[in-house]
Amino acid sequence: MTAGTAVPATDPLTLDDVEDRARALLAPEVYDFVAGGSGGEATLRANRAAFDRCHLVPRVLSGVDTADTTTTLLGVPASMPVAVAPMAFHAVVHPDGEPAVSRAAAAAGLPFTAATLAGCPLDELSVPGGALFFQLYWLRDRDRTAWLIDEAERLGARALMLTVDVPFMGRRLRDLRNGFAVPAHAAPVNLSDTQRGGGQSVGAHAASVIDPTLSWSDLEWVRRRTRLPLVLKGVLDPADARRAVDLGADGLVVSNHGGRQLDGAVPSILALPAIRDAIGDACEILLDSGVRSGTDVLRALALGAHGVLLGRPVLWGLAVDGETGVTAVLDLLRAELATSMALAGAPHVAAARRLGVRGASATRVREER
Ligand SMILES: Cc1cc2nc3c(=O)[nH]c(=O)nc-3n(C[C@H](O)[C@H](O)[C@H](O)COP(=O)(O)O)c2cc1C
Ligand SMILES: CC(C)CC(=O)C(=O)O
Repeated sequence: MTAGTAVPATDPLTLDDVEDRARALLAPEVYDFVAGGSGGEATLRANRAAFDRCHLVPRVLSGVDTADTTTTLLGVPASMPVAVAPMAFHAVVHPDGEPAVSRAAAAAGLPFTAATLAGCPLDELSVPGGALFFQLYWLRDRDRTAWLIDEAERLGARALMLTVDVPFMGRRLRDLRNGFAVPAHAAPVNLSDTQRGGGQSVGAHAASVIDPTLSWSDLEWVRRRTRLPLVLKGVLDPADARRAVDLGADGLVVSNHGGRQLDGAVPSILALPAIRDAIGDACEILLDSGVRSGTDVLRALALGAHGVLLGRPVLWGLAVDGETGVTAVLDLLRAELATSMALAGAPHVAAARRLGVRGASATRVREER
């Protein structure tokens, strides 16, 4: 569907249906900012194609009528192995912004990851009964970086997720062509007053606030600075994964940032098996970039992930109907996952993580139950 076409009359049956609805509602440059990738968008497309090349091998006669999707993520109980990915500037798609998403996630029993570049104060995102993860960008303003870590701890965040794949922003051609700038109502209010970037392009703003020199020694500093579980987001190489574990990381997000950073980067789902082989169960492995169905979640589990982060579909739900729209997306994904698990003969998440997968480049031989 292209911008401006009619909204379909039936309830959305897939997360892609929700995207179609959002596209019909949003200004084209806002849709492009969220949907787009970097460069020629090869990685953006490859993320989706790679999931479709991972073929699950179902078990039969396992007597499963309903599957139990519950699990824990970084020690936090979750109604399914999914957390909301950190995303900057929610209010570009809907005025209710991050608070609506954090409420929907809490009601769905899922962790919400607040972004450094969130458009509302962090304390509005700590919802009773909800679990908050906090995503950290390594800022040029080191005092602000330290303040953000302290603030996350004060608010009871359950994990600190340091993004390591954005020394600066990938070249997003759609944004450049559209002249996209973050509107004032979505500005990143948790940065210091002078850093909020009114009227700048997103790339120029990111370059002015994010410190591109982030290195392993800084990771040691972060590790010493906080007792929160520390998660590195944006790891694709097994050697980096091992080094992160050696430096005390509690979790990794295997991610190419939804195809928004290095165009040509390997699809996360294809990078996952080697990382799993390299670190085993030494720390928790999450995955994002292109998860669009319960079957995709199951593929990630079967290839060794403990769970996934869900990115754009959450913003499509928010765009369509605020908090209710996000709830609909999360409920749909959970129902799809339960169906896929039951059809695969996996009664629970541990069994799902032992399923076999066959595919062009992502092969994991099924282990015995
Ligand atoms: C609009 C938008 C903003 C994002 N902002 C951030 C951010 O501030 N920090 C971050 O670590 N990742 C950010 N991401 C990347 C997501 O956390 C996640 O890695 C990616 O969206 C996953 O891919 P998916 O959208 O295909 O599910 C952003 C993604 C989008 C679409
Ligand atoms: C300012 C950007 C770097 C935020 C982001 O991570 C994204 O848009 O993918």
